[in-house]
Amino acid sequence: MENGAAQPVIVAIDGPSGTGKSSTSKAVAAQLGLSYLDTGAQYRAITWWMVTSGIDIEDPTAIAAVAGKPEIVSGTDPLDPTISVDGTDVAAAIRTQEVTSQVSAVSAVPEVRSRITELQRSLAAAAEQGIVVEGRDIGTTVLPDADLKVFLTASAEARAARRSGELKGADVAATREALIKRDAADSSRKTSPLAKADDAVEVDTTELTLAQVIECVVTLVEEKRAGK
Ligand SMILES: Nc1ncnc2c1ncn2[C@@H]1O[C@H](COP(=O)(O)OP(=O)(O)O)[C@@H](O)[C@H]1O
Ligand SMILES: Nc1ccn([C@@H]2O[C@H](COP(=O)(O)OP(=O)(O)O)[C@@H](O)[C@H]2O)c(=O)n1
Repeated sequence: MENGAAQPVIVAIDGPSGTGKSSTSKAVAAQLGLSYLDTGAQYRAITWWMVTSGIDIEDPTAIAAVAGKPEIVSGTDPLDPTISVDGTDVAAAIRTQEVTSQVSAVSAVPEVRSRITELQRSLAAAAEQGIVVEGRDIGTTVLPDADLKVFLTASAEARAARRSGELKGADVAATREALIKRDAADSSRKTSPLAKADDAVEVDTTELTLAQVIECVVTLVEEKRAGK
């Protein structure tokens, strides 16, 4: 680094649902003094707005026509990440089953993606120390020049067990089916699908503890910073 001053570091963490992106990214950002952005929360927020505004989720043209309307604001402190729509805190509202089941359809609409991608790039550019951005298309599309790209994976069984644990006793088989369906929709859409960037480091978290995954990513960031 020039004059020993740390340059902002941009870290992209992608992968399917339940692989540990949010927990890992938040902890890595907190440990390294970086900002943190949960891009899934932004897609959930715009989906929440579409649902509560009575927009027909089955109609991509209707979604595209209003994609620019809601004002979505993300707070990027890893110790207190926030998300609001038109000034309303939607942190809890975006986690409902209704939003989860509709988010893939809304996030497949190109006008929604270009709007949210623009927000993500401006938040990354504004992060003075750097940022950990997690999602599905960060390494491939949003921040293709990220300093480090990580692609997290885990077996469908492990991911379903983690998610149903979170949802307090939700049926593991049903959770697994819902996850697989959402992964398939996210991976097969035309505009910036869920995909591993060619230069991403893939980490299979199936047999790792969360602490081990965090340590692995922190080490990768430190190696990048040291120019290795
Ligand atoms: N390596 C791991 N081992 C066990 N549980 C994990 C691991 N990584 C994350 N979890 C747990 O799994 C759940 C989903 O993790 P999360 O970070 O929300 O995943 P994602 O953001 O990829 O959907 C959380 O309850 C989290 O604490
Ligand atoms: N960069 C991103 C992030 C999320 N998404 C969409 O948003 C949904 C919710 O993302 P999320 O990260 O909150 O999902 P979970 O991992 O919490 O299940 C995904 O299923 C995708 O449809 C996306 O299209 N692109």
